[in-house]
Amino acid sequence: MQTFDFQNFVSALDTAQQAHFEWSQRILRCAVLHTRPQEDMMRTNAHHICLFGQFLDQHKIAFYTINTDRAEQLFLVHKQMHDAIRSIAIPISKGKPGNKVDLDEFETSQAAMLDHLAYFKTNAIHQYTQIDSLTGLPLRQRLTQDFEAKKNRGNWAVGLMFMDVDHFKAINDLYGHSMGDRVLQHLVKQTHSLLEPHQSMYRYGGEEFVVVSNDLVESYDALELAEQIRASLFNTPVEIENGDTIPISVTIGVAIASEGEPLANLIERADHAMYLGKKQGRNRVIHLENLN
Ligand SMILES: Nc1nc2c(ncn2[C@@H]2O[C@H](COP(=O)(O)OP(=O)(O)OP(=O)(O)O)[C@@H](O)[C@H]2O)c(=O)[nH]1
Repeated sequence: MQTFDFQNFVSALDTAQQAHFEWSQRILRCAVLHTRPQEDMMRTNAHHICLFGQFLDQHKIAFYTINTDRAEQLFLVHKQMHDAIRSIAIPISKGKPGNKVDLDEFETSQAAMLDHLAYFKTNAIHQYTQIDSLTGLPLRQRLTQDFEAKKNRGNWAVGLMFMDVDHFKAINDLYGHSMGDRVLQHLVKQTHSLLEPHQSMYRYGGEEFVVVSNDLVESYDALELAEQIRASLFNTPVEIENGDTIPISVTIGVAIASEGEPLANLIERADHAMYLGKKQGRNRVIHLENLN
């Protein structure tokens, strides 16, 4: 499950970027007013002690997760920018003009840094708009992207489970919407605990979820997993404050992709199987090919 908080990352990035501009303004003031740069600007580790550098250090993993090459370049150009500031500051501190090479270096590294930051920000925004804030699950668009990326790999056997909570409206009506939310969070946590790395879960719509099992050895494996999910949810009702429990049941339709089958078609088949499961009484797993 995606747990990294990209939304927080973007807001921290904005604050850090502002701090970076303030640092640049300090050197500009020194140059214009012929004042001595402060001690911190002259330190060789200025790129670690400035607020922006601290932000980079604290969010190293996030930067590397998004793009390793770009992360390395960002860290490098940030250091180069501070080195250039120091070189500019040395003659200024002696009452002499700075030199053009250092100024060019400062401008080039700053422009590269802003370019990298724009990339990271766009990417992080893109990530969090594809994540469901209630459950932390990727949303439907991500399912499409992941499916397309894997489809082109060839030799890919995939099973898709379309899961819908039974009588969820009644849970909301009986216990309130926020308890309904808790039920969904519980369902996701419980289901997720059963998944292996080659299996992913998505929030498809309100109380509809999709589980994709990649690299199936046999189609039976997808059915078995769906049955495990159903049983596990049925056996772990949500506990509420007064000691009562809210029972959860789900109906799951399973479809195994045929070679080159478009995602929309696969979903339609799994959804149809789920719909038949609802008609047959809910709390069950249906695989279309088993019906005839
Ligand atoms: N609490 C909560 N409710 C939601 C959320 N998303 C959708 N719902 C509710 O889920 C309910 C789905 O109801 P229905 O589509 O009628 O289905 P159902 O009651 O589960 O009945 P069956 O699917 O036929 O078993 C609606 O009342 C929605 O308001 C959510 O994020 N949180």
